[in-house]
Amino acid sequence: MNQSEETAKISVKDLSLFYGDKQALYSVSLDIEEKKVTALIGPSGCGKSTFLRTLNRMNDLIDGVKITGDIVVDNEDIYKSNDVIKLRTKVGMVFQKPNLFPMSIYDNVAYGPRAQGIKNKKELNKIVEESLRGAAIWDEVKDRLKSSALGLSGGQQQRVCIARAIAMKPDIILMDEPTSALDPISTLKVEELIAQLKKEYTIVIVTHNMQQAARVSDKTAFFLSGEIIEYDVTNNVFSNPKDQRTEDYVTGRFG
Ligand SMILES: Nc1ncnc2c1ncn2[C@@H]1O[C@H](COP(=O)(O)OP(=O)(O)OP(=O)(O)O)[C@@H](O)[C@H]1O
Repeated sequence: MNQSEETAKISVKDLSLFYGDKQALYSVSLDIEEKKVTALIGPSGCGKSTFLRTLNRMNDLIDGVKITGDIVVDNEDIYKSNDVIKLRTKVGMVFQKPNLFPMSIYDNVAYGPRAQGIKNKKELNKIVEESLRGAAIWDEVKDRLKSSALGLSGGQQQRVCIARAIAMKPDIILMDEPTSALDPISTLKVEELIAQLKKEYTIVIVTHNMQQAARVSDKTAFFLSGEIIEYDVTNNVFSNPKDQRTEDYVTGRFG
């Protein structure tokens, strides 16, 4: 057994996905390592988001989707188990645009734990504080927890979204272009946060920003037309790509 197999948190084998008749992923295989940041890059429409969504079965919500192949998370084939709620608790997700509910900051973060049946006020207070601290936003919001979350800046809202994901105590956090709607300073804050989060969580991030992939990720997968062209240590993908198509993309010659 080599090292990457030993530490694989998610193991994807021969995964294909069809939207009706249209194939979007072609026999994708890759191992995602635990407590590392894995970046998914590639031109628009190459299947990055589709792939990301297969990891917590979000594509199940779309009519006509057919998936073949295996995704094993912690030794369990997620498409053979029917416990999608448990899966989505374990594999949290942060979207491109902050999508907080129109309620207070506190209630947003407490929403998931409450839905899981946690009612005890002290326990909820603890989860909310720990999650907001974990998302590096506690100091900015601790005096206004009961104010509307929608009154925060976009960058603050995105960190509260991350806190909301953390509150569910996931192992894995999927991020779909989490900074594309943010200004440069908020982007930097979220990137710093990602560097902190990987001490505890396995992170998979879709990004269009090459510098961001190079800055935050340990490994990078380059997708093209629904296939993985290259998957390697990030530094190799950017400095010493093996495939000409990867080189063309990371040097900005196409896409
Ligand atoms: N719900 C859907 N129904 C049908 N086709 C879809 C659906 N979602 C995505 N697709 C198609 O699947 C392919 C992959 O799309 P996907 O959104 O995964 O790409 P992407 O690499 O994330 O693109 P972008 O960078 O623009 O977000 C595209 O051809 C897209 O049109």
